[in-house]
Amino acid sequence: MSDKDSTPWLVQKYGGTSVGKFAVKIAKDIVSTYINDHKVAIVCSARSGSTKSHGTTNLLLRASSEALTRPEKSNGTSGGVNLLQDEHIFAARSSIRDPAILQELEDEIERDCEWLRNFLFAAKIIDEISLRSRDSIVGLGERLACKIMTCVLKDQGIDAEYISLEDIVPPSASDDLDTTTSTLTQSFYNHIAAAMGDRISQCTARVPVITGFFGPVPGSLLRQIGRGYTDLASALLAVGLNASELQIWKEVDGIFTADPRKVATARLIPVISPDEAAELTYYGSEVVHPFTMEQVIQRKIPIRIKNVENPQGGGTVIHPDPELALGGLNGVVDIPEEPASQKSPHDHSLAAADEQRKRLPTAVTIKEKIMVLNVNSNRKSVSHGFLAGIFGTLDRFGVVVDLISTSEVHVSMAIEDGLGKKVLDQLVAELRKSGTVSIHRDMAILSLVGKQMPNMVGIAGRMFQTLAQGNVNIEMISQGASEINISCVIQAREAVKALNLIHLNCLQIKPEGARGRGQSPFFQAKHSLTTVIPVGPWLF
Ligand SMILES: Nc1ncnc2c1ncn2[C@@H]1O[C@H](COP(=O)(O)OP(=O)(O)O)[C@@H](O)[C@H]1O
Ligand SMILES: N[C@@H](CC(=O)OP(=O)(O)O)C(=O)O
Repeated sequence: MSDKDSTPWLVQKYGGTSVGKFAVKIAKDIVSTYINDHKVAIVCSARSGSTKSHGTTNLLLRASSEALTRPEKSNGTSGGVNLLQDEHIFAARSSIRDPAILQELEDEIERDCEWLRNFLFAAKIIDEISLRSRDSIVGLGERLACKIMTCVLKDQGIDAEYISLEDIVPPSASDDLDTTTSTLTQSFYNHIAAAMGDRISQCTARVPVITGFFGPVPGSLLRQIGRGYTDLASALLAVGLNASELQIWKEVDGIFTADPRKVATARLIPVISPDEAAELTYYGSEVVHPFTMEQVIQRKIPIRIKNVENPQGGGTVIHPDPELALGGLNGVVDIPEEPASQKSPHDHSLAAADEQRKRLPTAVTIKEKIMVLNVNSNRKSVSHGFLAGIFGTLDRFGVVVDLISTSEVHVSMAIEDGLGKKVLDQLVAELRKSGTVSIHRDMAILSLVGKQMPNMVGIAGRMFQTLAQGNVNIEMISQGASEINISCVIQAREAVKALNLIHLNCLQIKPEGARGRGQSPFFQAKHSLTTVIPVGPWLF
């Protein structure tokens, strides 16, 4: 690049499994290509092995809780830290060739792990780990991952600089917690984005490798943002640098019409609106952290989800204006449109499929580990305080309601089934003050999402008819005011079957010849529904 200063920034975020498995590939095949035409800033998560549940962040969280629960003489805590140290040293040795770079990195890893041992030892002595301390412990995962990634880049001949964001939040930021909602204010996010932008824009020659951990934030990073906070860090950085694009690199090609690991015929969605992507992430397709979209999209910066194992793929673009994105505007990788005269019959059938796609919902998703709480008012007359009492209780227990369905005297709520037994018992005891309470566990939320759905007459009927014919029992139904999402709660054991049935009947593009003349795909599907659904037994 001749004039690097005027080149816009490109922010790339790499998830835990990507840095864990493909650090060398990221440096060699991805970063080395993009730096030719862009100023690249890299944000990394803590390393994971095959899955996030076996990753560094989980190991750190376990070590922090074991520091308090393990008996005095047990070496349980240091056992966890030793494992962490061994894994990172092994990762360093298997990806770095230069002995000098490797030695320096190994020393760093040992120093960081010693810091953790001392921290946990101190916590054991005072018998307390505050939320702030837990945040700091978790932040070590990103520090280690970024140190390894920086050395891998240097080892591949790319000049890189490690940057920690753990002190980016000023102490005065405690005022940035909205006292009525206990959530972080937009002015907090604006402030952090600007501070990140200032710090990173100084590294024009080197590739900055930035920790996705940016705590401790007021009220705790883990509590305010939750797991997956590195997506938000990359979004704030993209805003602060006014980046041309935020790329989130994962192990899937992008956002699909359903989880590709559960539905074999799921299709990649080339462009999706932020609202749809947000609904999908809230309801189980956790491809991007929900807070990410809001920050980036309000600045009109597109987000592209890409696959580390398939860097040539176009991925999925989350774009404030999906039609513009299809024309290739604003994005880093254009999606070119061919002139009509050069199109083959095959292209025409592709165009027909594209037309059909526009008249279908966008995707179906499933959120597992759900329980349903039913509360039946015990008052004989209507009580205006009934709902207020229930929501007040949920708020005190910090319980987030995923779906709700109400009548004047009855409330059904789907919540995440993650509360400990003691807390759940206390919650139920409190709710009993409002009425009789019943709990249904092992449930899942099934959501059909699409921005076109408000104009689709009959889509809800089709969804529920499909489930009925597949013998899937529905526990509760909910459709949000935006109408871009129709959700229901079903038994968890039916989730994959239901996902496949809905995908087959509400999202599958039928071959051109399979549709009758002058009839909409809905008319066709309505009349073919009984034949489309095969009869069990189900093999899902
Ligand atoms: N609609 C969807 N489209 C793409 N992936 C989905 C969808 N729903 C669920 N998923 C799952 O989300 C996961 C995201 O990718 P992964 O690379 O594993 O995440 P991370 O980078 O956070 O470790 C995949 O395991 C995929 O199966
Ligand atoms: N390491 C953190 C933060 C994160 O963002 O992870 P990932 O990018 O792998 O979802 C976690 O496990 O939650």
